[in-house]
Amino acid sequence: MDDTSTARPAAGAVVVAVDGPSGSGKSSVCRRVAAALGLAYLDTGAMYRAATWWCLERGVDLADRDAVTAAVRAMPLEVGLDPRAPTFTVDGTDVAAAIRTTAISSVVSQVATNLEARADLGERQRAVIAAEQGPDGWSGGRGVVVEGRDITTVIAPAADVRILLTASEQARLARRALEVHGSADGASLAATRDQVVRRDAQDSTVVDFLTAADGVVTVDSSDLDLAQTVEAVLAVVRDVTGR
Ligand SMILES: Nc1ncnc2c1ncn2[C@@H]1O[C@H](COP(=O)(O)OP(=O)(O)O)[C@@H](O)[C@H]1O
Ligand SMILES: Nc1ccn([C@H]2C[C@H](O)[C@@H](COP(=O)(O)OP(=O)(O)O)O2)c(=O)n1
Repeated sequence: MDDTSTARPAAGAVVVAVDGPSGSGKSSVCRRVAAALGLAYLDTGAMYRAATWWCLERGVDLADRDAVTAAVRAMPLEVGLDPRAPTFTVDGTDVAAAIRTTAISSVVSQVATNLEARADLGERQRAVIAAEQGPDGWSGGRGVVVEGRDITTVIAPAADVRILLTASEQARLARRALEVHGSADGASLAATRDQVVRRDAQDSTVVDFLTAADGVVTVDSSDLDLAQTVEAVLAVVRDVTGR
């Protein structure tokens, strides 16, 4: 028995799907939830970011939808699923830092609104989930927490746990401003608005991550700190799975 076994689900491989808008806390909360439960962790937004990085690296015009589709299909992406140290490598290059830059954030929606690119990345996401879940009735799978915009609705609608993580626009802007600019003063909030509000509006044209679909539990983190939000999500997992 290894030292994390007591934190793992008793049997079976749980799939936890989490969607929500930018700055609602998906990445920071899901990493902690996955680590607490001994599950793998997949940040699908990082896959869209990596695809965007790859297109730019290859000199692809993001407005050329066919060229973007072809580049995304050919992208040699490797994803590491350890929630304590997730990794994203494209063609041998560690892109973890490069995909978080404002240069990527400001154009990633052009890839995320390309339906063929979505289909390709969606297949890769389903393959990761299937591998982490294991076959029906098999209890050896590790299980996985997957977060993004369409996980509860399109990618894993049959997930054991489906959560919409929300927060008020004001809270999300303040969090992102603090993260990117180190302060939530007026200028920082204004500079962050494009990253959060405009991008969510653009992304919402292809997927709905602002309202909870049937069977999806909403967790509103507006008035919760990070630790409280992690606890609220763990409570939903416990309620739904008994784990
Ligand atoms: N409940 C919370 N309370 C306060 N800050 C939070 C909370 N959840 C996340 N944050 C912070 O807000 C920022 C954005 O969170 P992040 O996890 O990147 O959101 P998302 O993945 O939904 O875009 C991070 O700096 C994170 O530490
Ligand atoms: N399943 C997903 C995940 C992300 N996206 C899009 C939406 C965002 O503009 C980009 C990047 O997502 P990411 O979760 O990293 O964005 P934030 O950092 O939370 O603002 O990808 C998507 O369309 N579908």
